[in-house]
Amino acid sequence: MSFKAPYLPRDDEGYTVSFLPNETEHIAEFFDEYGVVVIRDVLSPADCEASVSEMFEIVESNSTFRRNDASTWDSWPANSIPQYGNISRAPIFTPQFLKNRANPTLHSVISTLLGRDDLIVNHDRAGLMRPTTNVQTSPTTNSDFPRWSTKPNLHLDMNPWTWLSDPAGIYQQNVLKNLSYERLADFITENNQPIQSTGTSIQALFNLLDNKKENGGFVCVPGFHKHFESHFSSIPAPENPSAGHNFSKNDPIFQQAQRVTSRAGSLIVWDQTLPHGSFPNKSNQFRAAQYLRLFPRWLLTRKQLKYRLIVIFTEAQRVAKGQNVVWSAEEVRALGGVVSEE
Ligand SMILES: O=C(O)CCC(=O)C(=O)O
Repeated sequence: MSFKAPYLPRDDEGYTVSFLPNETEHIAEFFDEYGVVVIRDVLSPADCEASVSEMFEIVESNSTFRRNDASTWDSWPANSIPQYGNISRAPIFTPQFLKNRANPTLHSVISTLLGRDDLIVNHDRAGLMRPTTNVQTSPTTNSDFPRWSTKPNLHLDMNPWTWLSDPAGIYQQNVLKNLSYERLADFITENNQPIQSTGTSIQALFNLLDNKKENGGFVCVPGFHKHFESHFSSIPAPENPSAGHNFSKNDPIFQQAQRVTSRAGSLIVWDQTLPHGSFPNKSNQFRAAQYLRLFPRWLLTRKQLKYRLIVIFTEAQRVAKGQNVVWSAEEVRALGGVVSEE
């Protein structure tokens, strides 16, 4: 294998090098070289605090876990994906999570990076990794909890052979056409259908707590977006196509995964052709992240967008339990609202 991932540079505090939202040229250059870039100060400290609190509320209302009592942290929601730290299988529609998805800086950074303003945001899950070492479970006891550790993983949220063999995305468009949004799982299916001819497809996450290497979290193989085609065109496609691709731990590509570390409030953006995933938490701090993707709104029909938006606001109303959340026209548009010219 000829590919050697470039090493992601770090700043003085040991975080992956990052940029402010208005450093658009640096963001574009870094993203082009590495296929991943960190933009700091996108969410405010108050946004991060409210987001993490909403995540704890989800865990607490679906288990006997209590955020301030580590002796309860064995308990975890049944309908979740604990091996990857996901707190639910369904997408999350809490008020702050929706506000984050409509964040104007998120939309302007991605629109500038991709050179287009026809993007809407997805509605996805979140990851909360429990501390695993030196956890204080009583005033006199500190213990390690390797059983709370998540599984190291590296994957693609797409079928790489479908991407290569069908640039026009006939297969993916058929999948997208069938999304009725009557099932919340349709919001998850939506994520794995990037289409090559629409240009670079991006995924992203909001990092909600300061995240150093030992805290676990996002990893990727920098630079692989330039190697994707030669790699997958030399491997025969499996007989049964699936909407994702997992790299095994023994795969030399897996060995090249690097942690991307960042401060709370940072946005990590990556090219969807970049193998990515997460490494486990080896510290006594939590790791918290909200997953995102932005994609061209016209990949969905006007009818789909209308129904999708009804589902988003119905879920938001149900989750907010009567709390009145007011949305500006721009926020509604960012979340996937139908706009008058369509
Ligand atoms: O940072 C993480 O937890 C992994 C994110 C991920 O794999 C994804 O969003 O597809």
